[in-house]
Amino acid sequence: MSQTQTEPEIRKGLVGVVADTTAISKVNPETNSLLYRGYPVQELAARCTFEEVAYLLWHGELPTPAELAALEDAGRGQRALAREVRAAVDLVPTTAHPMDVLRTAVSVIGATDPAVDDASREGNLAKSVRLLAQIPAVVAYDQRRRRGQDLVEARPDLGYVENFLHMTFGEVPDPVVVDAFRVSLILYAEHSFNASTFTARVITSTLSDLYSAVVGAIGALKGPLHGGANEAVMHVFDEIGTAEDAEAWLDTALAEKRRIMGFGHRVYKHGDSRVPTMKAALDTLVAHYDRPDLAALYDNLERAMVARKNIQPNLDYPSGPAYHLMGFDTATFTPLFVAARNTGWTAHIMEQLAANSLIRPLSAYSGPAERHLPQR
Ligand SMILES: CC(=O)SCCNC(=O)CCNC(=O)[C@H](O)C(C)(C)COP(=O)(O)OP(=O)(O)OC[C@H]1O[C@@H](n2cnc3c(N)ncnc32)[C@H](O)[C@@H]1OP(=O)(O)O
Ligand SMILES: O=C([O-])CC(=O)C(=O)O
Repeated sequence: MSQTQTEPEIRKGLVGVVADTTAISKVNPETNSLLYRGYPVQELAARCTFEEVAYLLWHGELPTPAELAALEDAGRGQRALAREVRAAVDLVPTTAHPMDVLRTAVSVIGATDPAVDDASREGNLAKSVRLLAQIPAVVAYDQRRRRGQDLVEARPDLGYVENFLHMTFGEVPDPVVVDAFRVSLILYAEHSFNASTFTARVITSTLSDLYSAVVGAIGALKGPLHGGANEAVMHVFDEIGTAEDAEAWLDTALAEKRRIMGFGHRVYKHGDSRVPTMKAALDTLVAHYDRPDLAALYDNLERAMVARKNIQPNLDYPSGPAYHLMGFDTATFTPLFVAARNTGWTAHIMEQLAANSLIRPLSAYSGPAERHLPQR
């Protein structure tokens, strides 16, 4: 670069870059708060069903009783695993990660939708409801087949959360468990321009279809720096063993320059707004399953991490052990995140389309100066 040219400012990882506006959620690190369409997520988690929150994210307002009933009815009719989707899941070996299975299944759900290219708002709302209803069937069936268990048919008489758990475990668990699961889905539903949502928006900005954007978002969420961390937290707990070993384990891990999964956040630097609500849900599960040992390990690792690095836990830290106590396999945790975040992704896909501009940043070239092939 010549002396007269100014260096372009590069924000690696797009740190601090405001890429667009969104009316869907507001993450405020100063006040550790998170609003969905203006409502504090804690209030939604305390008082709403997951479907009400999905409706809020998609439409901007909470549903009237009639609107909610219409959404519930539309979803109930699509809860069974479609034949082609089941066949696609069965083709993927159980050695594959469940996120790879889910990514494949969503791709087939899209490929078998005759209206795949209907990008109208109504068309995309219908696809969003379809995914809302179908993803639990995929996640539940995949966990069951890995355990050598048969598929459990959907029950249209159950609520969304109860049916999800019924299809996974063959029964509806205690209301304490159902409620903790509902809370986790609401907390995971939406979080502005996180990496997977931004991926969905980039794909949408090319005028590709909604399913393609969700497939890409699943790929982004799989990584351990993003959604894959809830699963990684459980591996850390397994590696540590007991609460008494947490501090020594952490010192070794930090000395080895390891990233401690479930801690830290790109936006929140003083704690994640969702953690207290999810920790309260975890506490109810710890009491229900009588697992003070798990709570002690959780507390000791958090205390040591804050003391050593002053880095706070993120939502994946309480969610991992909560899903473990509910009985999910560790590899199923990130697909559960997908089931929730699908609502936020699809809301962003519709928002992006409503005021689209192709997302295409610039790069500063750092390769060799112009050169030419030798004469032959
Ligand atoms: C739902 C979600 O997706 S929430 C995120 C889930 N991801 C995780 O839990 C994975 C673990 N956490 C991390 O890797 C990071 O905190 C991230 C990727 C989430 C955010 O990272 P960034 O904002 O990019 O922070 P950055 O990577 O610049 O880290 C700043 C400093 O804190 C350290 N740090 C941040 N998080 C951690 C962590 N979990 N363990 C150890 N050190 C950490 C970094 O090593 C770095 O230290 P340095 O300045 O000495 O090099
Ligand atoms: O916002 C982020 O970068 C990651 C996160 O917490 C989320 O997606 O829920």
